[in-house]
Amino acid sequence: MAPTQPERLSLTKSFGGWHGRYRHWSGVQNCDMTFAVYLPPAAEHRKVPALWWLSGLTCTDENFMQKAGAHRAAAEAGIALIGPDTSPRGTDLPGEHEAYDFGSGAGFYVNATQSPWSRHYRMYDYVTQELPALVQAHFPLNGREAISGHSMGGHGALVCALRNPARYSSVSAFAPICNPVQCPWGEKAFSGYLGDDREVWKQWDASELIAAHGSELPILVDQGDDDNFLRDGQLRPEALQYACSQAGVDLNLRMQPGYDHSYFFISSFIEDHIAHHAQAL
Ligand SMILES: N[C@@H](CCC(=O)N[C@@H](CSC=O)C(=O)NCC(=O)O)C(=O)O
Repeated sequence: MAPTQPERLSLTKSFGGWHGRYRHWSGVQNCDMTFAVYLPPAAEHRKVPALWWLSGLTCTDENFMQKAGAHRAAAEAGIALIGPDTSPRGTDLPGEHEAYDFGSGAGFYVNATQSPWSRHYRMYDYVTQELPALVQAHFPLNGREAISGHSMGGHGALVCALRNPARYSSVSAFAPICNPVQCPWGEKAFSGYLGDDREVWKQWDASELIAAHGSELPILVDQGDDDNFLRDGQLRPEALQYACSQAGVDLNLRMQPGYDHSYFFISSFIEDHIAHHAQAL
């Protein structure tokens, strides 16, 4: 079924622009979905480019918009920010709400192939096809897109950009899960959503995609060196660095001393990322 028109849930002025939250029926995910759009002041006079932000585990559309401090830089650069949710909502599959790293809040931006997840958990098609078409039809966007995200959403941003080489003008990530086929979060999510075939998993792994196909797009990654998930082996930036060095991909991996995994870290460097995207958009 086609998606319904977005129903506005709230509209809040911020740095001269407007932050709106919207709900619509998603035909891709078979449930209602909520998303956020920040429109800069320039959008009152002309169509503007968009930066997609994919959030991490446990997030909704709200974490980034409220905690990253991105509105000022987006307003100044004339860039819209689009924040999808991180999973289907309103569904009640067995075990869906029991863990923070699988099921609700943890869609991992893949298209699930395994029952019962495959009926709803199609976040990749949702963020690369259905939602882009919806926002393009209902907001003053000029069709140029960039993509970024955090942790699980950093993985999602890298994978969306790598699987769609001509689509995004730029890509960046904060503390991304760089090699999900080799970390506990990824192994749990991919075995649940995609089944046991690890060759299939590689199609959703940034380091594996770069090893197989390379990339023309430069990649900006910030990673705190006091990040507990880095210590736990969930993020593996060294795998991304190795894949990029072997494939000749331009990776700017910035290890940031003393920073952890939180939105304090993201808000400290978000202006650099918006500048990175602004020069490409
Ligand atoms: N055990 C924690 C883990 C959740 C967490 O840290 N989530 C991060 C993303 S981690 C990778 O995708 C996050 O962005 N949290 C939201 C926030 O506003 O900080 C827990 O259950 O909270």
